[in-house]
Amino acid sequence: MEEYASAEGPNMTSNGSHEGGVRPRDISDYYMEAAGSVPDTGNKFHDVFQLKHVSADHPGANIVEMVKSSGIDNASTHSLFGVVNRILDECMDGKNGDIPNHTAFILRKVLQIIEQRMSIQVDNFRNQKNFQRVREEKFSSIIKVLETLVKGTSEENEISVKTLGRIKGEKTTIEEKRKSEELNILKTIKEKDDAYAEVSRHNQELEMTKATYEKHCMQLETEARETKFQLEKKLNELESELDISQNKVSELEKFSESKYRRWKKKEIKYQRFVNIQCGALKDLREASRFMKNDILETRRRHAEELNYLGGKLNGLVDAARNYHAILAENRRLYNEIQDLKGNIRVYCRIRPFLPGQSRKLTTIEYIGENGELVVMNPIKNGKDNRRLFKFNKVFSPVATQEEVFLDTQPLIRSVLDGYNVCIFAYGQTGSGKTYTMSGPSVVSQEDWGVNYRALNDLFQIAQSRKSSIIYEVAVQMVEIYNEQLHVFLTVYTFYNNACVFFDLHTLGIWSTAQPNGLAVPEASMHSVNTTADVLELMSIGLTNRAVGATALNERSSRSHSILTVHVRGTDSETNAILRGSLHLIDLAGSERVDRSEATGDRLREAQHINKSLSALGDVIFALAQKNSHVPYRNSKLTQVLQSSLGGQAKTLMFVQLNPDVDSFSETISTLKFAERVSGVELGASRSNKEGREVRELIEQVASLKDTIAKKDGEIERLLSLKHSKKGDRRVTSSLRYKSSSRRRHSIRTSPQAQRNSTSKISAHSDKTASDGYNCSEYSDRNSEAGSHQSVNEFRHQNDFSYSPSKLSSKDAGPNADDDVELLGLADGDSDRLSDISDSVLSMSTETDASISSIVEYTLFPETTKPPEESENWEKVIPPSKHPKPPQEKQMLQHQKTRTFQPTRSATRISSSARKSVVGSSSSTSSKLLSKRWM
Ligand SMILES: Nc1ncnc2c1ncn2[C@@H]1O[C@H](COP(=O)(O)OP(=O)(O)OP(=O)(O)O)[C@@H](O)[C@H]1O
Repeated sequence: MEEYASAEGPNMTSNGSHEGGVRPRDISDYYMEAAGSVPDTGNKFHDVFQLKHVSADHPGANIVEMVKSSGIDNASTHSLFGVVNRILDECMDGKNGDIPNHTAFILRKVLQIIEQRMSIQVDNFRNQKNFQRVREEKFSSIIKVLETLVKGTSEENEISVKTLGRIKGEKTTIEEKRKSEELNILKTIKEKDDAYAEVSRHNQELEMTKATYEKHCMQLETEARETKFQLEKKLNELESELDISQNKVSELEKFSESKYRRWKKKEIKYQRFVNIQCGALKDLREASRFMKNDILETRRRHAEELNYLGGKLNGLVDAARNYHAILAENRRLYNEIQDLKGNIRVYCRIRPFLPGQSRKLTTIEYIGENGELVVMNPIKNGKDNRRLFKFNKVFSPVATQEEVFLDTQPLIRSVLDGYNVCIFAYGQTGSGKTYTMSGPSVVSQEDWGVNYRALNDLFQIAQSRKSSIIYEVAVQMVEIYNEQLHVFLTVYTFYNNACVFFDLHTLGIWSTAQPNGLAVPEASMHSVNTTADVLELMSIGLTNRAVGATALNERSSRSHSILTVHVRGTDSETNAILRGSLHLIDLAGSERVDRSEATGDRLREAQHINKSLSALGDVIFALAQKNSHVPYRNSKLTQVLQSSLGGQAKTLMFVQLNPDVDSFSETISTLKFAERVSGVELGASRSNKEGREVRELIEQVASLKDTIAKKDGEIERLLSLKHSKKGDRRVTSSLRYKSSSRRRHSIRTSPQAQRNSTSKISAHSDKTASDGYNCSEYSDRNSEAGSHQSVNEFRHQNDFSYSPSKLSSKDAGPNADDDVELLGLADGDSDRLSDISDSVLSMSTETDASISSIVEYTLFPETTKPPEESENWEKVIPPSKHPKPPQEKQMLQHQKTRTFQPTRSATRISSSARKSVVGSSSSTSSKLLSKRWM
């Protein structure tokens, strides 16, 4: 408290009262009293700042007054700091942070006062220090006196010592005090320095704030000036706009006034007009009533007329409907006529250019909707440059597999109706034959060619008809490679997948005039029930097909592939049998060897291919010319196709064209060939339908065959027994000779026999006879004779060994006489048999069980009871040919021969013939199947 008082200045006493009396109480004193605290010197500077909230209530006006009245000089340091704080707070709270001039003045004043007081305080401290030093000196002199006194008396000494001790204690206390005062002084000095630093910082801030404030003031003044200027300008503008608007308002008022007047006039005018219109409307209403009546009258008349016309139109519609029916009937009749006429259908398909082909100059100029096709050579000029052809249908390069098949589909239906159908693809190499027949791949159904689609369709139709007809389907696949017939498949491939075995032995062609189109009975037959079965079989077959790369086609087919589908349907109501067959033939392509650059094997293949195709051309030419001789025998291909080209089949040929200009000459010759084919007339197609009676007859014949076979076996056994007993070498060797001779003829004709046959058959027999089989020889002879259809059918239904064609001395092959002799029949018997067979087949509807007995009696009159004479007897055997009672001699001869030779020979013939029919390497099931289909 003492120090605080001293810090207040020289005029302040130690208890805080003023030196000259009572210190006038300033406003800060009142605040301090209100706060109930007396500032301590130890933390006075800090506390001053703590008290700012007290000073904050000090009104600013009082401070100014205080400064003006020099009351500030008398204010305490504490309150001065409060003033400074408040001013600074105000400055900080101020919106722009500026310090007004008068505030700065006050601050400076306050700071000056604080500075003065600080210096006074420092002086005070110095004085106090001096005073302390004087005191110390005074005490030390006293101590000296006291020491002297101590030396005088001991009592006094004691007292003096005590006094001295006390004085020493006081001295120590005083020194300590002094030290603490010194420390305080140092502290105060430091605080003073801090205060100075604070003051100078405040001064700097003050200066900066002042400068900012002045700058801001100037800026504000400038802005105010500008704003004032703009406001004045705006005011002027608004005033001028106001003038203009007032003018406009007056103008508008004038205008609306005039308009109002005009509208008034118009209203009067319209009123007059409306009155006139109302009058006119009345007139119109009157007129419309009259017109309405007129219209109603007209409408009534129109309705009457319409009724009348409707009646007429109905008549016309009926007529049109009839017309369509007639048209459909016409179409049907046309087809029937076509069928009857037997023309081969020819569809032409043009292959698109292949992706890798660089030059795309086409020879196809025009494709008509009705089968017209114009081809031309774009790089040649001349009158032969352009040619028109007409076929049943022409498919453009963009035609899909499905579109192509759609036009083929009706033929597939015919197969199930019991017709024989043949579809084959012809064209130069690489023109798309395999693409059309098989398709590029079997994976996608879209790519399927005619083969797969046909079989698929076949199964679907068969399925849809299963309630009335039960169908069985079987397939054969063969190829003609280098003029040799190979089988693609054996039963092993189909029934036992693990044992894949391709029977590629060469085959013989049987009669080409079989009712079921069975041209190659040796080829194994495979029963199929679903399209999947067919796909499996055909993929095996196709992998085995001879294919090679040529300059014209990377995968050129080097063989003619023949897929035959046999269909056998049994009518569940009548038990009638339908037999249809479908030949699907992908011919090898004709090629100019100079273009295909074929050498070695390829060249040989090409030569064979071209030769067989030219043989096909010859056959077509002969058929087109209606020649009596048709050279079917010139190639295996024509032999196989014989029943399709010259028989009663429905035939469709796909002519494949390569549009490339380089193939122009091949295209023209292909088209010429196709044109000739389309002109060929086949015999009327005929359904292979067997009535119940015919089938019964066949069954009886079959049972007869079995009986004969049994007898053969028995005779064979007896003969061997006899030979072993008698050792008759002569008879045996003779028999052996006959047997081997027969075998040679039935299996493979010896060159000598061929020569014989050639000379015997006819002058027009083929010079290029192949390695021929007896059976094909016979078939050719039959076909060329052109009149032995029924005989062949009989032979087909009977055992091969008893074929009447062989027994006929006139038409039989080179060993027919042998056969007759071996059978032990008289010359006349063979004629009779031939006649019987003709008659039997000519009365298919009227035959009955007696036919078999007639046949049996004719063959074995001694062992068989003569048939009862009946109506059928007359039908079967014309009166002129009734079996005459055998003469005694003849009878004896018959008996003799029948006992030994005929049966022996029959055995030989039968076994050899059977060998030629079934083939040695075919499996038993395939044999049975083939028999069933025959
Ligand atoms: N209509 C078509 N659309 C697309 N490509 C086709 C068409 N016809 C044929 N091709 C393609 O042309 C090429 C030859 O076709 P393909 O092998 O069927 O001819 P080819 O007449 O059978 O020949 P070759 O007689 O030499 O066997 C094949 O690559 C085939 O994919």
